[in-house]
Amino acid sequence: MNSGHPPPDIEWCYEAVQGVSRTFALTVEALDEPMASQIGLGYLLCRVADTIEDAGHIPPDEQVSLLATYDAALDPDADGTMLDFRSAVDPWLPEPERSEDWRVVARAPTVWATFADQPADARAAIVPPVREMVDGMADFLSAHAATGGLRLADYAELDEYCHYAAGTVGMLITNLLTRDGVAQGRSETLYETAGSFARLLQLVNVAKDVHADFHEENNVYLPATWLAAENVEQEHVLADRNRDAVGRVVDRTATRARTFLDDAQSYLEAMPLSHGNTLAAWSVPYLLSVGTLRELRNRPGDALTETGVKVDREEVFAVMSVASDTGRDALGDLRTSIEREPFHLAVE
Ligand SMILES: CC(C)=CCC/C(C)=C/CC/C(C)=C/COP(=O)(O)OP(=O)(O)O
Repeated sequence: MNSGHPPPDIEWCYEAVQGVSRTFALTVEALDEPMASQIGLGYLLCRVADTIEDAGHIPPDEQVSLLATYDAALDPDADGTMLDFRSAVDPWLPEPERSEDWRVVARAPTVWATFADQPADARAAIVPPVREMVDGMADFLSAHAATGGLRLADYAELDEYCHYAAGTVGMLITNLLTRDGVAQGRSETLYETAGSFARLLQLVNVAKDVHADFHEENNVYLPATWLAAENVEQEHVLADRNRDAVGRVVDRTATRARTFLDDAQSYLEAMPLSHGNTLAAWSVPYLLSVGTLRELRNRPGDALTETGVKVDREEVFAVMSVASDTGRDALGDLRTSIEREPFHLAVE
């Protein structure tokens, strides 16, 4: 009998990761099995929640209800299924042109069936952080329902947002890496620094994507208090007259992100290379964040334009290449070099 549950499809899931996240596309390519599949599937489960959270066309109370239905499908002790979620989200799937993100939402039952094929210890490492992300996003949406988009009040709220949006992903990765026991000291270092690694990446995204966040998702993550200190209201974050003032808030966000670099490096230095994990997979996003922070220092105002701030493709390739055959002891020197100038120019 056909229950309506689709079969697993790991090939499709791999392609889906390539389509939805530049960061995880590179990371999954740089990992070996089984970590590559497990990180890819864990990320897709997070991405479904993220897409619901960012959906400007769905009213906030409906977004919260969809996240609750999704959570019930993830919860091993609840009756909900991924097909229930698929039915609930069906009326909200953009037609006829679905973006990559919405294709993943539409095929959440395929992602879930593929995930169910993973060993129990991997599933147990992944599900709790994904559910924490889903619950946290629902709380944020409820708290901001009146404005229709996120308007973060102060740095404490931005920090909490970073925890739900990225810190949970850091926990997922750390749970996978430590699942069958690593020395206690090493495990402590990883759990103590994972949140900083996640904050580094998320704050760099907040600093560089102000334009896209506002235009595409109606979200302002730059804290209202930081903007108010520059006499800017969140609704006018992209007004031409505020360009220099908001540029200083972008700069302040980037400065805060830099405070997490040392911890992120400690994470990389302590990370076990078991289960198909590789140093390159995580040193690439780390080193690219250093490059993006350099660009933000040089031109913070560009974060407010459609172009945004990012490192050149040539630098991405140069960083990927060096990361693929570099040991942990070289990370500090690479960081110093990339802080100074684009890496492809340094190695020419
Ligand atoms: C311990 C450890 C390694 C912590 C880091 C956790 C981690 C990788 C969190 C994800 C953060 C993030 C901002 C991803 C990129 O955005 P995106 O996926 O939305 O897509 P983009 O790359 O296309 O912008």
